[in-house]
Amino acid sequence: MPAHAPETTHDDPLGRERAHLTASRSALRAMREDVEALDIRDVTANWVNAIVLQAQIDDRIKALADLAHTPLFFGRLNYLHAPGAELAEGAEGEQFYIGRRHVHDADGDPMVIDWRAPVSQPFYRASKKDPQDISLRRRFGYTGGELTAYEDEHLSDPAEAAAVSKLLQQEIERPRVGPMRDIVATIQPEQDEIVRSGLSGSVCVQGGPGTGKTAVGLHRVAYLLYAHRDRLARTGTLVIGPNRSFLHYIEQVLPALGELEVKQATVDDLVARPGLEVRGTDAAESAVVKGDARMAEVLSRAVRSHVSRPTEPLMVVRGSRRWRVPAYELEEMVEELQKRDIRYGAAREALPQRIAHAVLVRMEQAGEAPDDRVQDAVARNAAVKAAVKEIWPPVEPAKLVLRLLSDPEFLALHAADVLTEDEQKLLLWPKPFRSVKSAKWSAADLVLIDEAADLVERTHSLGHVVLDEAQDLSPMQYRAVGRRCTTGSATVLGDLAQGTTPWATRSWDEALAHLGKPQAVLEELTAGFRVPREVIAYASRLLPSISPGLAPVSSVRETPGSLRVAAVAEAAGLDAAVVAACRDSLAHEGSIGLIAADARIPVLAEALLAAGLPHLSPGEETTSESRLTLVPASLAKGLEYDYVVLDEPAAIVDGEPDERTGLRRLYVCLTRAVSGLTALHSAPLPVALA
Ligand SMILES: Nc1ncnc2c1ncn2[C@@H]1O[C@H](COP(=O)(O)OP(=O)(O)OP(=O)(O)O)[C@@H](O)[C@H]1O
Repeated sequence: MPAHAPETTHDDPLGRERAHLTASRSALRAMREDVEALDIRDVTANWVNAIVLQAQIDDRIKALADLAHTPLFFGRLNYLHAPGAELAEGAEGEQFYIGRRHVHDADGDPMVIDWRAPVSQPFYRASKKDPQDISLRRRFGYTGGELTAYEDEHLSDPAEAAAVSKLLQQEIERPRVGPMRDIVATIQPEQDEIVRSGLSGSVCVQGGPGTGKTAVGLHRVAYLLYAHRDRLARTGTLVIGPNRSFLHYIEQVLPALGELEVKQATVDDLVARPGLEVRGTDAAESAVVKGDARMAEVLSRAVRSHVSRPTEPLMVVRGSRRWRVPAYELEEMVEELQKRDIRYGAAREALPQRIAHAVLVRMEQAGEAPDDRVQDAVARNAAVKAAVKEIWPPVEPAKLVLRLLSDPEFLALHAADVLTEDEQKLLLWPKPFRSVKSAKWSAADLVLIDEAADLVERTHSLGHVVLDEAQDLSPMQYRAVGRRCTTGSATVLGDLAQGTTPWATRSWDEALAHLGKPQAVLEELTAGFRVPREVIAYASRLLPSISPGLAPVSSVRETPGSLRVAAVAEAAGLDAAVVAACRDSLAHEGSIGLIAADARIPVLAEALLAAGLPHLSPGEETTSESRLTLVPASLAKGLEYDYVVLDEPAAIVDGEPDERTGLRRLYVCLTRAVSGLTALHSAPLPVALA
């Protein structure tokens, strides 16, 4: 694949491509000016409409912005025939520029095609083996917004050998500062299959560190929004990530792809309830029981237990007449409602109407002619209300969970053959709290409350949910996410080897069952983009003990000298050695992450300060002036840095409750570097790494 250097004459290919870039930019400017010139005074009769319309116009203007450092197009396809006209006689080949958004000229002819359009697909999928009617695929290289190079593949020319793209390698190694970037220009075929898979099906992606799971999930949202804009605008999309700093890191990717409406949240955000703060923590064993799927059964039984069997007849007085509904008839209504697959709250709302209907039947039998208004009035009658409150009382989800966690008898009643006695003990608070307000709720408790709330009232479901770093969710958390996409689909992304919670996912089949998407297609990504070969090979030595059976990632990049593991003779010298390694790394361009056991963070922060090296925390944006982030091991997941300095691996392992979790945490930390990893230790390394 020949890479072409810039040339100066105007009629050379690069010159022509630059001319097309200039023309496309002016076309984009014209499109923006057209929108800016829209006068909505005549079309909006009222001010509410005017505000809505103006907001839409402002969004459109924003979406049409020409960002100086984001190339307007990054590829070109030459079709052998006009797309769709392969069989038409005399059909001529056509040429398309592929970019982040659609740009057309004054006549409406396309100058740049959106990467998500069907015509663009061969840019990502075509190969020598399957050229997909493409004669030429051209990739463009940019330097600081300038088109400076291109790379050609003649896919239909059997003489030309297939090769790995240099531009892809350069793109990955381009120094990082600021938030995560998009990968539209270089999405790989196996990634594209996931990005473009249909909206109706759910997908689960297992992939080792740096295989592009997060990138693929985000691009999939952008693709789905393009392909199903109207439907998803109505139903909504959501990206779920492990914590705030991670969400902050990825938050610019979708806006850069022109998608401004996608919401982001952590699982804790999803189950948050107004007035209930998380102020408590659980011991690991308790959290495991609280996160166990069997809790759903306990909660369901506890909610249903509120319904009581009617034993008294009901007397409704209207005017001078009294109407009697016998107990057995009330009982039949209750039984019928219990059999139906509706929420506790919906059944509770239906009961007064059933009772009123029974009264109406009696009125008719007595020769009256009551209408619907009479039925409504009877349903609201005080005696009916009182009976319903008795038979089918309202259930307040937080109060119910409060009672389960405080009252051993109430818990035993509903958990008897579901949880063991020991498990029940683990659930109970050592000292019960008096009220919902004073209780020290833990994150796992709020998930239980969320489950109870869904038993009472159906949770609103979205059109599509992307769940990243899924391997750390408990079964009850999967259920909480699943509730939010019952009528939509999900993209589940994760790596079993990176699970660091006590309830970490053991198998994707199990997880998908909890999510309520057992039919999801399981895909695997094995090509690694982030971590250089030498570094991933070193980290993969941990795989047999942390996730036997998982294949190591095969890195697409060979970067000689990217790994340095060094022992520091004296423990007292470790901090100084780490600071020196940070200073060395800062000599390179790009971002630096110093990753250390959480307990080591205060000491290292001080050492950096004393050495005059200012640093950021995860979640704070790196800039070209401040490029060093001090990262506690517990927050490293999902993040990446051009250069990583790893402090005392043994301390990272020891920071976790058991060895396997410790080694998994270390595996995460060892796989954050794009260009170089320096690991420094004074304590012995874990056996597999020694
Ligand atoms: N096709 C690609 N072209 C260019 N860069 C890519 C491509 N795929 C992935 N990358 C880059 O590789 C890095 C890792 O990607 P990403 O964070 O999505 O991986 P991940 O599988 O989610 O990793 P982890 O398991 O560590 O969270 C990112 O910098 C991403 O931009």
